[in-house]
Amino acid sequence: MSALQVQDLKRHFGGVRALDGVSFELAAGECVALIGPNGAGKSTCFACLAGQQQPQSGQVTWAGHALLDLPPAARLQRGVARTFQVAQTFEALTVLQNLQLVRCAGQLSWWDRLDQRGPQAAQALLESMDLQALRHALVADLPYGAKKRLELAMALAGWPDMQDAPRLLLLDEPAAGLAPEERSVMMALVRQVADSGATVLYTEHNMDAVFGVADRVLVLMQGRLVADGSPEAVAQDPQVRELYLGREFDIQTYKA
Ligand SMILES: Nc1ncnc2c1ncn2[C@@H]1O[C@H](COP(=O)(O)OP(=O)(O)OP(=O)(O)O)[C@@H](O)[C@H]1O
Repeated sequence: MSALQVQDLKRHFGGVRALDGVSFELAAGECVALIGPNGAGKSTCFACLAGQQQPQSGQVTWAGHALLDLPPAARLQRGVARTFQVAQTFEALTVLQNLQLVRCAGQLSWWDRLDQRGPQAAQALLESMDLQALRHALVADLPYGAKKRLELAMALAGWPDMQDAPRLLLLDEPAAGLAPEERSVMMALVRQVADSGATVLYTEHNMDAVFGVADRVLVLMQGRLVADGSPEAVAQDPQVRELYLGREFDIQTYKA
């Protein structure tokens, strides 16, 4: 059975149909890219899955549980974590403090000292995201690539500790604003998260971050899913080539 089931999701803003009956499924451990032109509905879809927005209708089931009635924090407890198009971090805190804050969200009282909370778990994440050397740097001073890696680490830090808990990671343009070299570092980290057993859904406009990384590609246009298949099949899809990728698109350019 699929880990994530999205059925007939509809989200309208007045006359704008941001999501116009979107349905798809993800298997556990799959790494899937959701692509499409600006305004296609990708961010709206992520917001409906993670709980920042409520669709007008439809159903979302994750690991056997209906998600749509749960607030974002409860979805996170069920293993649904997300990042945003523009990295959402606490600029006035250090890298380590940002991670500690996520680790103990909802458990801090005013007399607690952040520096004494959850340093071991934060440490492991710092190492896996290559942020160890920057752990005491203020986030405001970080280069953007490090900030994006920190945001990814913060999403992972929010997952429940229970071993074998189902984990869904929603990444809204994880490589946006990064130079090609930083982009491939970031996408290798994303791939690593999926290879460790988490289910990953991400959106991207950089085609190297899509066709060289994803197991499967979903294409959204004007709020409707118009293609769902392997990167090779989607790259050959006449409608997707005509309306988004371009007739000259060659998947070989983007394969590692
Ligand atoms: N809060 C809002 N109020 C009104 N319209 C909105 C709102 N949020 C999104 N929209 C509209 O819904 C449609 C889908 O927007 P969305 O941001 O989901 O697209 P997207 O595929 O993520 O685009 P991009 O690739 O540019 O981030 C667009 O027409 C957008 O203008």
